[in-house]
Amino acid sequence: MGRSQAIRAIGLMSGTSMDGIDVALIETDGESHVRRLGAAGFPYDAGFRRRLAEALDEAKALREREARPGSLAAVERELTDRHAEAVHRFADENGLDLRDIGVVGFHGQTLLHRPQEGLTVQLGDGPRLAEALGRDVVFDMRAADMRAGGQGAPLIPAYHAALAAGLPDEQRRYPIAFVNIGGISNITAIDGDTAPIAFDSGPGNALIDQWVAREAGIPFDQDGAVASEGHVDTGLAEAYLAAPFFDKPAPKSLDRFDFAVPEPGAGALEDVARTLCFVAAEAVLKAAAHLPATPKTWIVGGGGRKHPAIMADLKAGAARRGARVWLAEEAGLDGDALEAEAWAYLAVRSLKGLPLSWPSTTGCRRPVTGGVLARFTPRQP
Ligand SMILES: Nc1ncnc2c1ncn2[C@@H]1O[C@H](COP(=O)(O)OP(=O)(O)OP(=O)(O)O)[C@@H](O)[C@H]1O
Ligand SMILES: CC(=O)N[C@H]1[C@@H]2OC[C@@H](O2)[C@@H](O)[C@@H]1O[C@H](C)C(=O)O
Repeated sequence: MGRSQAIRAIGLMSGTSMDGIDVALIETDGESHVRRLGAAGFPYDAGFRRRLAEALDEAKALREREARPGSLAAVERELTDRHAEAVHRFADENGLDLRDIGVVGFHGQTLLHRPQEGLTVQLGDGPRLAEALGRDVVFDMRAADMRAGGQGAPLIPAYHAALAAGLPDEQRRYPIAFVNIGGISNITAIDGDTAPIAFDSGPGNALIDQWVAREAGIPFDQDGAVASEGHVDTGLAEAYLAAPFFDKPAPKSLDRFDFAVPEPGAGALEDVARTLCFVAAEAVLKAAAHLPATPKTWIVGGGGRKHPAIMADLKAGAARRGARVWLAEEAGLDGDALEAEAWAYLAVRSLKGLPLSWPSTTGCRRPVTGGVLARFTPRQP
């Protein structure tokens, strides 16, 4: 593939919230050219969410990234087939011919992430997806970074850097911080000049989701209905925010289980939910304080941007630091699709052998490319 040639790429993300598959279509050369062409979310049913949660539990004992003991092999097949189905539905709904797609970037589902042990495991069978879609698939994009001494995450900064250059004038005020509040949150700082600086900032929605699921039997705190009735418990918030993670210098990345959900009886349902929102916002603010230059513009994506309490705390904290917070949509982006778009973009970079990560984003020893290419080979008649 030539350096300036743009192709159409589909990206697929199943994030730490395990709520479903995000599909996005972009046209890109893997460098400065990015045209966003549509996206959709395909939620998992409760049964599959439960099987994924059980798989994450089973995976805690894994020592090798290729091993698929117990239910893991079957869950991986099902996950892969659900991704294929999501792409076919996306194509049907958008009148898209898959033969026009140059590559599919497939994140899969992170089962466990232990950078200190050099271990990151994503479920997702690239060759099986390539076969089901009749397209080339780039998958397993975190491993090469880890082999080069990196954290294996976050990888979205390469895409943030490409987006920053095309932001409307009102938001293109450097330094710019992109914040993703998903199950876990991460931050990317871009100064318009040097490689992005990035790291995971802390727990995002994962603790709130787990708390309301266990205490109220609901999958997440929709529109902040629970937290809006509560008050921040400063003792509980301080206990979370005293974790050594927050003072640790970058590079750093998190596993979904690095922060534990409060014990039953930690407080009233609403107060604990409200406190966990405060913790999610404060984690991002603390992260920004670690950056070499204070960002002027913050652009927020991920499901956490739909939680009014998280956003209120984040906006208040950023304003105290002279910064302005924008929803991704206010900057002309789709905050639900950023990660899936990033996986499409990274797949194209992988085809071109361009770096997916830098020492300043994951701590890798040198800029590294990554991903494994599963080629679709049509059967001979
Ligand atoms: N309307 C809403 N109100 C409140 N919270 C919401 C709303 N919609 C989504 N969320 C939160 O966002 C979460 C999903 O966010 P997202 O899809 O960005 O996470 P993810 O991509 O799975 O995580 P990660 O980025 O860590 O991989 C839900 O689990 C929920 O907590
Ligand atoms: C190991 C893993 O899957 N990490 C995810 C997770 O979800 C958010 C944060 O933790 C980030 O580090 C990463 O995802 C994003 C998309 C990334 O790699 O950039």
